[in-house]
Amino acid sequence: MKIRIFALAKELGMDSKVLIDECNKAGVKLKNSALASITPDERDIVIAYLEQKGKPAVSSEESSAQETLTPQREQPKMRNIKTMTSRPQPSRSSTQKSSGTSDEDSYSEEGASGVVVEQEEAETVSEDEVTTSQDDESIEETEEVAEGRSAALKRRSEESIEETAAKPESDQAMTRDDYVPAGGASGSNIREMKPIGSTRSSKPQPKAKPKSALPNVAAPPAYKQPVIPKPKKKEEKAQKPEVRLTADILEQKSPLAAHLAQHTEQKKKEKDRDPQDDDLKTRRGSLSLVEARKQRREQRKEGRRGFSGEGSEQQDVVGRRPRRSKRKHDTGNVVHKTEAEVEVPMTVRSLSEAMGRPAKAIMSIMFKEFGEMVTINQIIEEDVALAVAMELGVDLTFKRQRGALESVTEIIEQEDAPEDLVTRPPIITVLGHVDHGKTTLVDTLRKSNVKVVEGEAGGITQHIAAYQIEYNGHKLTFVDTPGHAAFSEMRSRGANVTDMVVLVVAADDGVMPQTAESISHVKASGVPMVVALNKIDLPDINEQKVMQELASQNVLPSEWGGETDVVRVSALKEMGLDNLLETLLLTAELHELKANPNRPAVGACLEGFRDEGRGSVAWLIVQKGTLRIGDAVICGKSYGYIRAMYDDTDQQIEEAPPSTPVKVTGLDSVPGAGDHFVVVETIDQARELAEERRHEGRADTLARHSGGPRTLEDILGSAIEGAIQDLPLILKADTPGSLEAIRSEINKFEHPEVRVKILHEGIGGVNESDVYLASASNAIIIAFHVVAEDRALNLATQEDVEIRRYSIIYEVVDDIRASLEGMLRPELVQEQTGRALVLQTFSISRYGKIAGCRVLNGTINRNDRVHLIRDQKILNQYPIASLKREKDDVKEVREGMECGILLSGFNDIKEGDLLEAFRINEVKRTLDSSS
Ligand SMILES: Nc1nc2c(ncn2[C@@H]2O[C@H](COP(=O)(O)OP(=O)(O)OP(=O)(O)O)[C@@H](O)[C@H]2O)c(=O)[nH]1
Repeated sequence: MKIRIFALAKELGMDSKVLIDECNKAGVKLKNSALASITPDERDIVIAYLEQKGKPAVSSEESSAQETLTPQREQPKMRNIKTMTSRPQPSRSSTQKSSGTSDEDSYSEEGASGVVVEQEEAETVSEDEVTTSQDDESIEETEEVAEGRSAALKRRSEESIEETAAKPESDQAMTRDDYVPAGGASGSNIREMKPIGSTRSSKPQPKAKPKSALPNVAAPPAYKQPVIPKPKKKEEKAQKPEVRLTADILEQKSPLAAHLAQHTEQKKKEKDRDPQDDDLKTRRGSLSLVEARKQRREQRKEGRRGFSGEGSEQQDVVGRRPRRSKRKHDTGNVVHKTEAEVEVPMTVRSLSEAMGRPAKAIMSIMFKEFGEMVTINQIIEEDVALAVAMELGVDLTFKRQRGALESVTEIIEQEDAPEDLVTRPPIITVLGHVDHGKTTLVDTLRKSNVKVVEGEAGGITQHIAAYQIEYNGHKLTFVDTPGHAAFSEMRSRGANVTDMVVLVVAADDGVMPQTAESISHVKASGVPMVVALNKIDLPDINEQKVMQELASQNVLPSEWGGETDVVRVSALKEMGLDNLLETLLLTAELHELKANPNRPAVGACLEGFRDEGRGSVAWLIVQKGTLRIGDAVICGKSYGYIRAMYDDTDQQIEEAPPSTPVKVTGLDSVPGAGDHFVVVETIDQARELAEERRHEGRADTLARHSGGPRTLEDILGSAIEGAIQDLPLILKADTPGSLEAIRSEINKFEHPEVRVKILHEGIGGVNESDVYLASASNAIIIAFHVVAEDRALNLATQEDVEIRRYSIIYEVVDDIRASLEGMLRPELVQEQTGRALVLQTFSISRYGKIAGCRVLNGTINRNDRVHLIRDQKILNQYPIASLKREKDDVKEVREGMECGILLSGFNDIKEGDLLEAFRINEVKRTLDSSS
C-alpha cells in the first residue's frame, strides 16, 4: 500500500518538502509534491536514512549559538523555517564584543543567519552543518566562544527586553545595524574572501545569486496589503424633471419668475448691443452654450482672415492663442488686380507681386507667347511685361526710380504754394537788328538810373550781361544777349529766363532780316513783346511804313487794333524812356510775375568766364528763391560754394532775391550760358551730381529737361501719344517765289487736329540762328534749294535738329502731308471674326466657369475679345482668358469645331449664350478723311 508523503511527513513531524529532499538523498526518487507516494519498503529506507543521520540533542539556545559560530560553507536552506520568533538579535558591536578572540574563525555570510533562532533548529540546521573540516581545538575554542557569546546574548536579550519595556514604541523598531551579521560587518577581517578564480578553489564557483545586504530576519508582524479601491463609476447625473418649467408656470408667483424675467431681459439687451461690445459677451458664463459656440466660430473665421487689427483683439479677449499657420510664409489672400504699377527695372518676381498673379503664370505666358524660358529673378523688358499683363487682364503702368539728376529737375520744377509767392521784377531781353540801338537803349536806361556807378569798382572788366534798374520803386532786370540766336540758345537749353522781350526797331530802317528772325524767336518762345521804335529823333522817318512791316510779320501794333505795344523812343536823346518803362511794368503786372523768395535758389547762368585772381566767375540770374553766400550750388557740370556775390554795379552783396542778376565766384569750373543752377543741401551732394553729369556726359541734362522730338519720326511717334498737334517748321529757300509756293501748298492742309506752324521763313542758307530756333522749338528745318552753313550743320548735329533738303516742291508737300497724317490718331475699327454658341458649361474650381462652345461661323482667336450676347442683348465685352480644344491650348478655333472658352472677368456664362468674337484694328487716318 502506497504511503503519501504528506502523511509520512506528518508522522515524522517534518515538512513535506524536507521529507521529499531527504527521500531523494536516501535514494528514493520522488516527485516534488506532497501528494507523491512511496511504497512501505521505500518508507523504511527513508526512515533508516533519517535514523542514520540522527538528531543533535541540544537546546535551542546552544544550537543557535553553535550554529552562529560554526563556519558555514553552504547556504542554509531557509525554506524549512516554519516560524520565527521576534527574539532580540545581537548587534554587530555586541557580536564583535562577544566574539572577542574570533579572528581566526572564518564565517560565511550565510553564517550570519545563525542568529535567527528557530524552534526546530535542532532538526533543520544540523542537516546543513559541515563540521568535518574542524579539528578538536577549534571546536573547543568554538565552544568557549559559544558559551561566552551565549552569555552575552542572554545579557543582551535581558537588556533588550528591559529597553524595550522602557522605550517608546517607535524606538522598538529594528534598525539596519541590528541585522548586520555578527562577524560579517564591513571592515571585519574574520571573513575569508574567495575571489573568483582563486587558487584555493579549482572548481568554478557557481555564480552566487545577488544577496541582500541584510541578513534574514524574523518574520515581520502581520501586515495586510492595503487594497487600492477601484475607481467608482461616475455617478449618474441627476435626472432632469420631465416637466419643463415654462414661462407661464414660472410667472405664477414662482420664485424663478423674477430670475427668468431678468434673464430674458439680459438676452434681449445683448442682442441689441453693438457688435463691437461683443467682447464682453465672450466672458464665460454670460452666454448660452449655443451663442458662445457661434461666437467662437465667428472669431475663428476672423482669426483666419488675419490676426491684425480687430481680429487679434478678439483673439485676446477670448484668451486663445491664434493658430499657427502651417505655411512658412503667410502669403495671405491673393489679390488679383486689374490695375497694377511696377517699378522698372522689373523681374518676374516683382511683376508677379505687383499684379498679384503667380510667377508661374507669367513664366508660362512668356514661354508660350515669346518662346522664352525665364527664371523668377530674371529682368524682363517693359514691352514684354505689358504683353504679359495684357494676357492676364491687368492694366500695367511703370514707375521709374528717380535718379539724382531727376531729383534736381524736380527741385527746379517744384511748384510753390500760392501764398508763398511775391511779386518779382520782370526779366527783360532786348532783341533787334544790328545797329538799331539796343546797347544805347540799355545804357541810357542804366545811366538814367540812380544806381549807376561809373567805373568798374569790383575790378571785373568783363562785359556785364545783365542789369537791374529801378523805376518808380519797381525794379526791372534787363538781360543783354548777343542776339536772337543766343536768346534761342538759352531757350533751347531750357533756360527760359525771359519774361518779356523789347524788340528794338530803328524807325529810319524798319523791319530788317534779323528783326524778322527775332520776331520768330519771340513768337516761338511765347513771351510777350514790346516794340521800341527807336531813333525817333531822326528826321525823315516813316513810322507808318515800319508799322506796316511789323504787321506783315504778324506783329500788329495796338494802335492798329493789335496786341503789341509800340513805344516811340530815342535812346540817344533819352526820349520816351519813361513811357517804355511804364509799358514794361504794366505788361509785367498783367502777367503777374511772382516767385517764392523763401526756398533754395534756382536760376540760370547767363554767361561764364574766368577772371584772373578770382577764378571762374558766372553771371547768374535767380528765378526762384534767394541765393546766399555759402550756398552749395551745382551749375551745369560745375559746383561749389558761393564764395562772393556782386551785383550789376560790382558791389558785393550777401543775398540775391528772385530776378536778381549776380556775378558769383566759388565754382570749380566755368559753367556755360544757359546752364541751370540749383542750390542743394550739401557740397557733397553738389559734387556727386556734378560728377555724375561729367561721367555720363549729360552736361545738358539739366538744361534740356524740356527736350522734345527733334526729327519727323520723333514727331510721328509722339503724335501717336497725342502730345503734339502742331508741326513746327522753319522754311529756308533760295527765292521768295519758292517760299511763297511752299507756303501756299502747306496752307492747304486743314484739319481740326493737326496743323503746320511756320516758326520762321527766310531766304538763304540755314544758319546757326535757324538751328537754335529749331532746337528751342522742336521744329524741323526745310531747306529748299539751299544748303546749311558748316557751323549750322555742326550745331544741328549737336542739338539733334533735323535739316531736310528738297529740290522738288511736291516732295516737300508730300512729306509734310505724311507727317501731318501720321500725327493723327489712328481710327479704331472693330472687326468681327466669328461667333460661337455656348452648348454647355463646366465649373472648375481652379479656373471658373468654362463654356463649351461650337463655332458657328468665322474663327475664334485666343487674342480676340468677345461680346457676350444673351437674349439678343449685348451684356458686355470680355477678353478671352483661355481657349482650348480638348485639353490643349489653341490659338484659334475654326467654324464647325467645338472648343472651351474661359472669359476673363466673367463667370456667369450660361448655356445658350452667344459669344461674338472681334478684334480692334487701328486704321490710319488721312487729312482728307473725316474725323
Ligand atoms: N540818332 C540816334 N542814334 C541812335 C539812337 N540809338 C542808338 N543810336 C546810334 O546807333 C548806333 C548803333 O547803336 P548801338 O546801340 O550800338 O546799336 P546795337 O543794336 O546795340 O548794335 P549791335 O550791338 O552791333 O547789335 C550808334 O551809333 C548809336 O549812337 C537814337 O535813339 N538816335
